[in-house]
Amino acid sequence: MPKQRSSSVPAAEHELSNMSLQLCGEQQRPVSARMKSCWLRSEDGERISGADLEVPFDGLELFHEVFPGGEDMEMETLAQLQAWPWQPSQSGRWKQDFGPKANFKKQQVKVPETWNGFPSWSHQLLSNLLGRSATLRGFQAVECLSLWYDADRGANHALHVDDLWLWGDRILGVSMQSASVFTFYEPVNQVVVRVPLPRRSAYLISGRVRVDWQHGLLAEDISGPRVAITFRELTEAVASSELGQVALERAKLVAPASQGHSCRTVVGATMFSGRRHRSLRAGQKTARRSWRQKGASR
Ligand SMILES: O=C(O)CCC(=O)C(=O)O
Ligand SMILES: [Fe+2]
Repeated sequence: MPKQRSSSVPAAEHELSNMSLQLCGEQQRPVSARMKSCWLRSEDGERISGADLEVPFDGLELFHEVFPGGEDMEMETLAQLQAWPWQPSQSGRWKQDFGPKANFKKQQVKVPETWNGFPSWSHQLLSNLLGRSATLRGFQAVECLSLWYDADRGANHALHVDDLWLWGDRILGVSMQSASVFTFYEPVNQVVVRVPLPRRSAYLISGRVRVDWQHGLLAEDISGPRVAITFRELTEAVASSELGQVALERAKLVAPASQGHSCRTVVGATMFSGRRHRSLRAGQKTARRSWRQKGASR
C-alpha cells in the first residue's frame, strides 16, 4: 500500500536515497512532452528508461505553454484568481479550494452549500488543457485547488500520494508565475526523480506515478512566488454515489464572482511587483497572525 498524504517521507531521506534521476530529453522541447515511459538521466550521466526501473516511473505527462495567450494571459488569470481570498494551508502555502470538503481521516466527504462551482478563469484553463492529451478523455474535474507557494516563508509540499479513496487516477496541475522542480520518490527502492516544471506548464499524473511514487516540492526548489492549480477527479466509486453526482454537477457551475474579495486584498496583492509588492510586506504580518489563529488545514 503506498504511503498516503499523512505519512510523508522526511526531507532527510532524500540524502539517503541510493539513486537520484533527472528527467532528460523531452522536457527541453517547447512542445508537449508525453512521458508515459520516459528517459531519465542518473547522477553519473547514464540514460535509463523510466519503464526499466524496479517500480516503473510511468504515467507522467508534461505540457508546455498551456496559456494560448502566453504571459499576458497567465498574468490576466493570476489577476482574476486574486479576486478570491486565500486561506492558510500547510508548509508556507496558501490555498483557494473549490470542491467537496473531505475528512481524510474518517474518509467522509461533503458538498458544502457555500460551494457554487469553479471560478470562470478555471473553466477556461481546464477546457484549454483537456485537448492536450488523450489520457484526459472523460476527465471531469470536481476540485480546483489553487496553491500559492511563498518563497519568503520557505514554502514547500511534503512528499505524498494524493488520497486514493476520494481522488481518481488523474491529477492535473498547472505551474504559474515561477518555474520549479517536481520531486518524485519511490520508497521501496529509494529512488528520486526530479522533473523541471517550467512556468506556464502543466503536468498530468496517472498510473504508476500516481500510486506507487510520492510527489512533492522541496523548499529549495521554490525560488519565487509560485501559484499551482490542481484539478482532481473523483474515484469511480465516489463519482457514482448520489453525493458524487451532486459534486460533479456543482463543479460545472461558474462560481459568482461576487463571492470573492476585491483585487486589492492585501495578501492577494503579493504576486505583483512594484508598489503592490510593498503592501505584501505589510500584509504578511496580518497573514501570519491569521495563520496562527486559524491553524492550517491542508
Ligand atoms: O504544487 C504542485 O504542483 C503540487 C500540488 C500537489 O501535489 C497537491 O496539491 O497534492
Ligand atoms: Fe499531490
